[in-house]
Amino acid sequence: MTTKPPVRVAVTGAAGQIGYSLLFRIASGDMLGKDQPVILHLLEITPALKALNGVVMELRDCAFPLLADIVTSDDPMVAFKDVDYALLVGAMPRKAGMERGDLLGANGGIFKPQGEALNAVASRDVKVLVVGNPANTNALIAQQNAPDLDPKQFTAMVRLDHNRAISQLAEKTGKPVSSIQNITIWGNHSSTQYPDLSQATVDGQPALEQIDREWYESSYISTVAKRGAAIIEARGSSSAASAASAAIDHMRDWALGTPQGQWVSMGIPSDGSYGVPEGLIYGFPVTCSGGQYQIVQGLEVSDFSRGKMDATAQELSEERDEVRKLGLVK
Ligand SMILES: NC(=O)c1ccc[n+]([C@@H]2O[C@H](COP(=O)([O-])OP(=O)(O)OC[C@H]3O[C@@H](n4cnc5c(N)ncnc54)[C@H](O)[C@@H]3O)[C@@H](O)[C@H]2O)c1
Ligand SMILES: O=C(O)C[C@H](O)C(=O)O
Repeated sequence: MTTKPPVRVAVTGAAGQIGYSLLFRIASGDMLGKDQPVILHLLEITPALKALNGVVMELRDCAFPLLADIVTSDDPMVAFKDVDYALLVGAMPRKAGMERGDLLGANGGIFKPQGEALNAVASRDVKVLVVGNPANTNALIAQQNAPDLDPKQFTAMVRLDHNRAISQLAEKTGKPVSSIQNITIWGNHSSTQYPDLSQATVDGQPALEQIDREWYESSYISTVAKRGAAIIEARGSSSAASAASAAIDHMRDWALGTPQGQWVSMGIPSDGSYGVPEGLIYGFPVTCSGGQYQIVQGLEVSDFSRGKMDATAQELSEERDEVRKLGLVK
């Protein structure tokens, strides 16, 4: 028997593909712990409410002991009322041949009203994760439209890239994923992202001493950065279960903390660390404790890394300029 009071977790796009993998894991305690009851707040557009009702029926049929209640709505002012966590997933996914930036106009309009609604009715401590693409700039839009919340409460998901980076390195070295630590995804959740192995270790030894530099520079980085497109090509639709799993990882680590001596990658507002323009929502290496994240400081940045980190920052600056022109951010 659990005695903790329930927390409220909003998920948007709850009847979509990612939602279908995500909700059951949140309700079973994978995200916030096996002793933490949750009330799910599910937001969908009006035409999807019938399908959402089917998902709710299935959630109830699981008889999850931790699932205290479910709220559904097509109104963000209802769905976000008093929520402690908000996973903003609902958006149009890209199709084969598109870059995530192509979705800026289509999806940007979703995140302004959602930011405003979070500002108006969510818990003052709400932790927000944006999954819907282009995730970093959508997070910026939501954040900029929620002036009464701390900007640090808005984050974007680069954890799927982080997990992909671990898995690709594990495969190459023939070592288990659990032997790999301290990979960083710098920058945008896009093909300009920089999966950085310069600090990574495999079995406690430097990763770059265990692989060929040529493979790292010419194959590994682009395989990780273009994995989303490869999945769309293979599956005919964008990644869903792995995206949901990464969202669980991101929120769990933020809420409950990262393991001692290890870091993860989160898209967070830049404070100017590592020369990244302030305010951009940019992937950084972070540790989390007590429900807060901190950027890992003092890492050495080579010229190779500098070039890649600047290129992805440049893309994010251009995305910010574009959504400024659309009146979505200041
Ligand atoms: N950051 C990442 O690593 C990552 C990974 C995978 C997918 N994604 C992105 O996540 C998003 C969702 O992907 P999916 O495969 O679940 O898509 P999907 O089309 O299956 O589901 C999206 C759902 O969002 C709903 N929706 C649309 N507008 C909404 C709004 N204003 N409010 C609430 N709900 C709304 C739709 O009705 C739909 O049910 C896409 O933008 C996709 O590109 C991001
Ligand atoms: O690539 C996409 O458009 C979907 C998602 O962002 C992914 O990385 O799988």
